[in-house]
Amino acid sequence: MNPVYLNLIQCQQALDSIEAIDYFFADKMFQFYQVDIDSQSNDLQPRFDENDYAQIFHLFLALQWHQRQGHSCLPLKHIAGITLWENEVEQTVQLNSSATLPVAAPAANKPGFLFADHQQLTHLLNRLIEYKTKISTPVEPFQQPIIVENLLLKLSASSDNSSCHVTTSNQNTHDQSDHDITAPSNTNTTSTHVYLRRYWQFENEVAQKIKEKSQHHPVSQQQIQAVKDIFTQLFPQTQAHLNEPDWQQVAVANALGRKLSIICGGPGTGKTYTVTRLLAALQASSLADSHKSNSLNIKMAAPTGKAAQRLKESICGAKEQLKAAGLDLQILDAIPEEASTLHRLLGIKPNQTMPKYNPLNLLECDLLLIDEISMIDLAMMARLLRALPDSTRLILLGDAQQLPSVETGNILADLVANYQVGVSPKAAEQIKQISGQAVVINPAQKADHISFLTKTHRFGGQIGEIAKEVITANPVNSWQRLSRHKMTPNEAEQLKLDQFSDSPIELALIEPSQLETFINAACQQYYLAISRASSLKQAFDALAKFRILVPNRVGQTGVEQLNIQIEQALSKKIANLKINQHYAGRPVMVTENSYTNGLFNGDIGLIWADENNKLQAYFETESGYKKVSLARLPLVETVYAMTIHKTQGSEFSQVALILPEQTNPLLSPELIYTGLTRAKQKLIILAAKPIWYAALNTQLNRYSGLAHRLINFSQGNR
Ligand SMILES: Nc1ncnc2c1ncn2[C@@H]1O[C@H](COP(=O)(O)OP(=O)(O)OP(=O)(O)O)[C@@H](O)[C@H]1O
Repeated sequence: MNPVYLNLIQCQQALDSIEAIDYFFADKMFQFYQVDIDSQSNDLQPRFDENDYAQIFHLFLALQWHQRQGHSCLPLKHIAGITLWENEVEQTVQLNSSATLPVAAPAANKPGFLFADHQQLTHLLNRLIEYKTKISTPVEPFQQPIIVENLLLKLSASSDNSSCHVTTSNQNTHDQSDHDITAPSNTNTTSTHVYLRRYWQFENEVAQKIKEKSQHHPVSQQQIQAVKDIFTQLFPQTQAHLNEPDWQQVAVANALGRKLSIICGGPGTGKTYTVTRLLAALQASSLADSHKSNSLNIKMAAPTGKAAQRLKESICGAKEQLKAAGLDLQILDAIPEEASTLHRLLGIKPNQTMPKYNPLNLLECDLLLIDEISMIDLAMMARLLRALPDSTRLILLGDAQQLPSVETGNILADLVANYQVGVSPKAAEQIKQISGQAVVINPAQKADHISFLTKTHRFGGQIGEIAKEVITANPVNSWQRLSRHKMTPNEAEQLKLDQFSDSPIELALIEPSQLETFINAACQQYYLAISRASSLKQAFDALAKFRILVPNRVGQTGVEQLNIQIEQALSKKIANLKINQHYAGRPVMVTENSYTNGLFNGDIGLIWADENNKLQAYFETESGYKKVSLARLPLVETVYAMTIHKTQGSEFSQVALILPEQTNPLLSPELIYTGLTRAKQKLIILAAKPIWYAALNTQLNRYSGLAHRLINFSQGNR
């Protein structure tokens, strides 16, 4: 029997934003532990009281609720002493005939729940776990679904994250007494994290494997010489400026002898350019290895089909450049031109818990390159690392400043969180020897396997600059930059998008009040061209040219409403267009996985008439267009406008980013950064200043213990 609520509805009436999954999870967990609570014997004092029941139930609720937001754990400090899930409805009070002011309602609409303080919560959880291990139906510690872990953070005087050292206490610590929870000292603090066992295990596995792979192995002089011999072909020009080394060259020279390399950078900073050169360098070094002298078996993958396709295209483009530079064809031919999705790489099938490739059936490759790492969730990362032989090199590419994966975890940001400026003396020597680049030495550097690329090679300047201002949460400068490109009401009314498209200007700011006019102009300028294309290829090209991106699904500027508005505008020009129904030129996004059709949630296709004038759905694949009959098509929705979350791994020539009229919890610098960096050439923003400021002043946090574990491991490593 639930100790607090009669049922889900009653729970939702008291707590805001609770979903059925949260309630039923908490209920199940409570049942698991309640057996013992009910049968508490008198010698196990103090007994749990009503208030304890309520705290425990809401703790379970909070754990699942945070998990649903993508956190891999729940640090108690984020709920201790805080009322969660409260919703006060604003009431308006008539002051006089011309003014109204919002005031808080006297009684909260949803009161939420007030959690006890940190010490009480920790104590309660540890008692609960202890009861379960000791009385009536005891379970072994490893059978406990919940893990309570204390992370002892030793912060340096600067309290800088990058220089904090963390020790992890034993799992399931029952006795908190020797930990100072409140940590009065400014150099020590303990943080209690609550995990579901599954995610705790994933974090530990990932940290352990990353630690093993990040060791440096000696490189022979022969191998170094082989890379030196081709270095000027790999990098005909140096990008070094004054005191800045050429970080692309540094990344390649530094990666030799490492089982793990992580190359991070914003869009267009040359990650693929660099990694193709790295693959060439590694092939040259392998061919020169006196023990093997054969080429490496390389595999490439990305989290989505679109990202895999882009990786493949970029690698092929970069190989062409190297061919033109005269690089040995034996080396070039050993760099693959195929990339698959991670699901395909690991052989993940629906309704099968174990992927085809797993610890008992390891992947066969010497080197695995994965792009768009920020999109990978914790569970997938753990599965991937489990399936990799110890000897396989792993190269990870991504932009650590993008939104984390939709699922649990914050993989890339955690993997690079402990990076410090400079390289270890040993790495500096290798870099200098191969590339001639001099890099700042930092004897404390524990993450030599990480390289950051910062110079943008793609954007003319404005999109790259505003992206930097957004991700460093600088609303003032970014808004000033936008304001300099504001379309005057007159221009906005006429919305000379064609002139904007042809001009060298990259940015435009449009008043949100012009939304309807903008939609009509966008239909005229971009979307009509899809239906009017003379071939399927032309229609796909028109589709890739422009996309409207928004943070939300619902609301006036949510994708659902905008897509209806766009189809309404198009229906004036396209005969037989019915809203939300199929017509030639309708762009659609798959919203469920269909393994039989090889289509996955997020795949984008076009409805188009075949040679018999029959409407079919088409999807771009690595080997041409895949045709799917409408009868077999899984659930789809129209996709002229899409959420920013769904665009990760995709790019468009031109992007219009439309922000909502009200602030909402989704808005953050990371979300806006991800949205605007999808634009390759032009970026139009429809936003009001207060919303822009509010979004950039919001901090996006993903709770996780992975970065802490990695510090702990790397300390042990040295
Ligand atoms: N050092 C360089 N010299 C000349 N051109 C470069 C250099 N670095 C990158 N480029 C060019 O800049 C463009 C962007 O590079 P690349 O595609 O490698 O970036 P990226 O970081 O992988 O981008 P994305 O995040 O979009 O995948 C490419 O056309 C590439 O050829």
